[in-house]
Amino acid sequence: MAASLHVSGVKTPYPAIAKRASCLRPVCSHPWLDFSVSVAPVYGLCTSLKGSCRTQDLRIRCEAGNVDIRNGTESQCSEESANELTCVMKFGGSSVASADRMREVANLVLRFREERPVIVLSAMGKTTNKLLIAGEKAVCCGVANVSDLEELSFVKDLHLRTVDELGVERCTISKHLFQLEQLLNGIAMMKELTPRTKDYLASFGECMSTRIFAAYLNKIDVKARQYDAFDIGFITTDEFTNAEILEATYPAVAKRLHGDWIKDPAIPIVTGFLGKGWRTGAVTTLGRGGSDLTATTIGKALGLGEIQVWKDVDGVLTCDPNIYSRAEPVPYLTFDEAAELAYFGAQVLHPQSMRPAREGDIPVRVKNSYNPKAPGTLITRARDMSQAVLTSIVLKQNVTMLDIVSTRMLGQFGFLAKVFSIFEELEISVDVVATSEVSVSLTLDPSKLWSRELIQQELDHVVEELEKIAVVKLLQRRSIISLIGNVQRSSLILEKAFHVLRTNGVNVQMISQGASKVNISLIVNDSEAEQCVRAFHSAFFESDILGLVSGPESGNDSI
Ligand SMILES: Nc1ncnc2c1ncn2[C@@H]1O[C@H](COP(=O)(O)OP(=O)(O)O)[C@@H](O)[C@H]1O
Ligand SMILES: N[C@@H](CC(=O)OP(=O)(O)O)C(=O)O
Repeated sequence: MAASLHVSGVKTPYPAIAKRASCLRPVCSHPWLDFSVSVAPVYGLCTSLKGSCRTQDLRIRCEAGNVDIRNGTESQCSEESANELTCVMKFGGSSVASADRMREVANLVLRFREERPVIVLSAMGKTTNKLLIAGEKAVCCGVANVSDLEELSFVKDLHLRTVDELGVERCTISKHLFQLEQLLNGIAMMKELTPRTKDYLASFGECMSTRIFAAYLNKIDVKARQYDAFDIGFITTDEFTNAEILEATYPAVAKRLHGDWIKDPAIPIVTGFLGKGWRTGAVTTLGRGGSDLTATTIGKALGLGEIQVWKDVDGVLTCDPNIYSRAEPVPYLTFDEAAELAYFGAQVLHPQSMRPAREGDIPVRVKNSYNPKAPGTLITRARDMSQAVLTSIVLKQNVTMLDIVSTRMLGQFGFLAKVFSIFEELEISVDVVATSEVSVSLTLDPSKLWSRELIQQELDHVVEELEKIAVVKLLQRRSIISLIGNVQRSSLILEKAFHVLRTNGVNVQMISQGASKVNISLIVNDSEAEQCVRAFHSAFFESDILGLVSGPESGNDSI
């Protein structure tokens, strides 16, 4: 569609793209643009281009290349930059759960074709869960029964049905299906499923979804190239099931993807979630939900303009919609808020995924592949906090808490040092901490404990060690409710929160406001936690909280 376009100054903060634009040649310093362009509406928005378009959602093209309108400046891409990969689009399991969904995702990718995206895919639907359950069952079902495992049949049927419905060759995945069954036979024979084998087993999900998707794009004449992350430089620690990405990954991945693109452009389709252990050379996984981290790592490695994370919800929501159905999308978040939210248990983002985006200063957009028109959530370094009170409520359940009171065998300084050195020696992560001179209460990171066996023995061992210097109370089945928001308004948040807790008859067992300044954590009993989240949501998001306040609370009330 050719159109004449008038755009005034852009309000949305878009630092990474602005940075990128600054290396391009400005064509005009005037804050108004007035020329004839070919317009590609993104997400189905802005087909009418006059006046108040959401300019952050617009890409405007003219024949000479891309014209970017960012932070009120305009610039024209050089020939060279017009040829680069510019964004990453990650689609989670829910987005690619069937042949129909893969077609939908292909349409979305085509809408962004001019952006030259890198695509990251998770395994189809619940494939990862099914593979891991099949592995557990294979340990004790006997080799003769492996081929009858319900989960293996499910995975085979799903993938074969998908290739058939998409009209791609079965040979795209037949080798993987064969190897998968061989692996399960091996597990049955050994009667053992090690973390290393678990990762290799889980990798079949992403290896197959990406092969199917790339084959489908090629079938519809969109040139695509499949990549296994462990073959293109995703180097990790050898901490199977929860590996960390090492620095060497960034240059290696950039070199491979960029090099291939320059030689022979084809949309890269990369497996999410997977890496290669630097010592063992074996396949590793980045922890459940790890494809988000794959996407942000690629974004940083290639210095891309935007990282899109496509889910089955309208962005990051004010709380888990499974706990409270009236949760609403949060339009803007900072990296710090998103990181805190993810770390404290919001399933929507992988806990480590914000780190590369923050380091590369690359905006992350969380979108709904089932509802692409919804604006989603934009995550950037900074945002306007003047009206912000609470952003989101996050619940982490089944947490273990320890109350540790000094027996005064050690001095005040020695006490805390000794407590934390015990956790260091036992390699157990601590989540929330509150201290006084002679006591400390803390929660243990359940994901770190769950990833191991012998949980109870480990806990007993911690308690035994701590009891050498303190009186210890182990409290299980606790929940952490994290209030993520503008801690500049902490008094207002706490006043409101405690009012809600009192009216619901809930006693808080520990409270912590960390140095991050975006999070207040409250520890309550598991049995009371969901009810609290719903009550907090009503109080903070379904009433005019700023309107209720007068005086200093209505502004930024930092002391
Ligand atoms: N605060 C939240 N905002 C959005 N979704 C949330 C939140 N907390 C939990 N969720 C859950 O996270 C799911 C999306 O994450 P995930 O399943 O990892 O997506 P995908 O597999 O598409 O990457 C949603 O369907 C929702 O049920
Ligand atoms: N397939 C992996 C990795 C992942 O990121 O999945 P998803 O994007 O569907 O959460 C998992 O289930 O953990």
